[in-house]
Amino acid sequence: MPTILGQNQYGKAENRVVKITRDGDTHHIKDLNVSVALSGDLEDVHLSGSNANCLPTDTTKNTVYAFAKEYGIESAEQFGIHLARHFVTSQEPIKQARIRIEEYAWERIETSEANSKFIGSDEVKHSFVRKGQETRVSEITYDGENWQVISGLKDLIVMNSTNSEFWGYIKDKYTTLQEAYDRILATQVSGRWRFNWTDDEQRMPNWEKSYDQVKKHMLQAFAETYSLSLQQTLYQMGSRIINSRSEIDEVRFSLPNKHHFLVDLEPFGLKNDNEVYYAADRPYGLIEATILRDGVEPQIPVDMTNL
Ligand SMILES: O=c1[nH]c(=O)c2[nH]c(=O)[nH]c2[nH]1
Repeated sequence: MPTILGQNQYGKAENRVVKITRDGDTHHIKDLNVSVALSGDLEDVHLSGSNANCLPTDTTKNTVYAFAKEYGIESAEQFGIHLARHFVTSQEPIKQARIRIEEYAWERIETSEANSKFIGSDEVKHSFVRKGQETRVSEITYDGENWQVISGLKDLIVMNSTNSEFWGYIKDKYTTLQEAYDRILATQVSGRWRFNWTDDEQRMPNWEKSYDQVKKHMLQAFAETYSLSLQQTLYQMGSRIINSRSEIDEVRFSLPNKHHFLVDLEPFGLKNDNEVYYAADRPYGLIEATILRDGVEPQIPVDMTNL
């Protein structure tokens, strides 16, 4: 039975590119998910197996990262226009390019009063929280006598574009990781905290105010910690909460290490001066720990996924 080739397009989808622009101490982030779809004289590629008209999808990916360095990312629209024009004008068989871009917005983390005096600003210039609300969670248990209240949040995404190192770790014959003296530290916070309130209705905490304050302290500790590991940052976040909120005795965090790998731009004759990163989604390191007020027994379950 004769068949015909209908509409067709191809390209690399979901190129996660993070561009950090360093204006002295003040860093700016552009975080995009770029999908390239090309079409044109591609019948032969499908019908005869000749790839003479095929620009590899791998090349379209490299172009996204190289353009982030060469032209910067002023806006998603400007970046998309650059890419689309490039594919159509540089490759004769390519007649149409469709660039779809999702942009993830970030805002700066406001610093604590103490640190603000120290750094002379209300904002940490390299610490960001991704826009879009986290999900707030809680679990309330009552046995007729005592209450247990655990609150928390998930999907709160934060990033430090500097002040993070990781080195001095064990190296065995399977270790290939290079030591890092200035890396991006990013995580999607899942946290739970347990209140020490159990019974007296008169002395119930102000749950709304408590949540806002816990979140604020957690973010400030993330932003203000010069990190030698995500484990160390986690501990700082937890202890900042315990030390500043007397109503809370226990905090548990599950922090995926959202790896950002520097893209090798050397093959394109470009120097990547800690600017263009590939944001990997998996696999990821998963760092989990409980921080307790001294003398308190842990009660938050180790596995918080169903909490
Ligand atoms: O902060 C980190 N902690 C680790 O345990 C670890 N392991 C790894 O490969 N990278 C990192 N980063």
